[in-house]
Amino acid sequence: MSLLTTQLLEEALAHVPGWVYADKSIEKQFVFTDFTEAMAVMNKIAVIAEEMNHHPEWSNVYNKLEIRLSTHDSNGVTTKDIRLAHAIEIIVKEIRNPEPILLNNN
Ligand SMILES: C[C@H](O)[C@H](O)[C@H]1CNC2=NC(N)=NC(=O)C2=N1
Repeated sequence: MSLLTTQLLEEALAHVPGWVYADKSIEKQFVFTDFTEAMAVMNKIAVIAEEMNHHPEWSNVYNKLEIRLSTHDSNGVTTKDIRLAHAIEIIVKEIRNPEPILLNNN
């Protein structure tokens, strides 16, 4: 898998807010309301990462989660990392803003 050029990487990062390039990786820090919310996000990310066979390097302390993504074989950032970053954004939105439960009380 080929590395993204600087220009393509910048364009891709413009669509995943908060993700920055550092150390041949892309990274973002998340702050959740508490540990339970952080763990819920991590569990969902774990499932999608396993399906993609692309795994985050991450660190969690209480409600904080730092995530770093890179493609080891390519020694840098590829479209696989961008795709996982997008998936992570969707998961975080789902957990922070869950679908309302529709009550059948009419
Ligand atoms: C052997 C296995 O397929 C590789 O190690 C996979 C697993 N998960 C991975 N995860 C990430 N983030 N980058 C990789 O290059 C990678 N490679």
